[in-house]
Amino acid sequence: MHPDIISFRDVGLRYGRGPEVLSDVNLSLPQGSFTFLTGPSGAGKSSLLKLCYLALAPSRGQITAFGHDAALLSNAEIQAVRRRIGVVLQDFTLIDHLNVFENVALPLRVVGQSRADYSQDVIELLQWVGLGHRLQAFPSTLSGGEKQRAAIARAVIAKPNLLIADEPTGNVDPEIGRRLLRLFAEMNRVGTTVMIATHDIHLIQELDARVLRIENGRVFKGLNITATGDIGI
Ligand SMILES: Nc1ncnc2c1ncn2[C@@H]1O[C@H](COP(=O)(O)OP(=O)(O)OP(=O)(O)O)[C@@H](O)[C@H]1O
Repeated sequence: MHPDIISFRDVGLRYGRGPEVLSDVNLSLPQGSFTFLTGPSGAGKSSLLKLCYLALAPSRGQITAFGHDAALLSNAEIQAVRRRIGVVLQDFTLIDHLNVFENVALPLRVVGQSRADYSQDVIELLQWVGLGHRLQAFPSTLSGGEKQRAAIARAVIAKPNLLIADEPTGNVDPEIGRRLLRLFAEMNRVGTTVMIATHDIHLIQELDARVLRIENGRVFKGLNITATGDIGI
């Protein structure tokens, strides 16, 4: 049996008194699945990922995370759910006074691992994402693409149950983009459920994964391939 890691039932989201940006969303992320989330700019991809991370609460409907109704969780329980999720959002959220190595090691430190236990893993992962030469650098000195890769390394280092990434290859060259995709695919192979928001059709076509697309606030399955063969996202 594959229980759902996250499921949405009739979810709607509005910001303040604005219009609903997501409406009647019903979806599930089965354990072990790999899902791409796509749709035009402003469609609501980041908003949907934030709902999955319980960083936003829906205006209506129900979100279930790891079997719990999110609306009924205490703050401490929400933190416990989030510790099972590796997340790469648009605003990177690296900690300014920690260097790259320390930022990436943080999820392991908070669960009590010692530096001797994790040091090699952190270094190898940073080498894999092309930051082997930037271990001691502080976030303020990194380029946008370097920050993004450090955030990705931090999101995956503790082998989370769920990985959520918002445009993870948006700032990197195609070769690094393919490497990152291989990293996500490998994590998925060993059990992590993955959800990636992207505009990048080439990325989506590299893997035989589920695709969800957001259009006009609603979530549909699959890419919208028109009769002419164009991909209408
Ligand atoms: N904090 C906020 N307050 C008010 N409106 C917001 C907020 N965040 C997002 N929105 C609005 O919600 C809608 C969806 O935005 P969202 O960032 O989720 O889209 P997106 O598909 O991720 O876009 P992009 O591909 O450009 O990153 C947009 O109309 C946006 O203006």
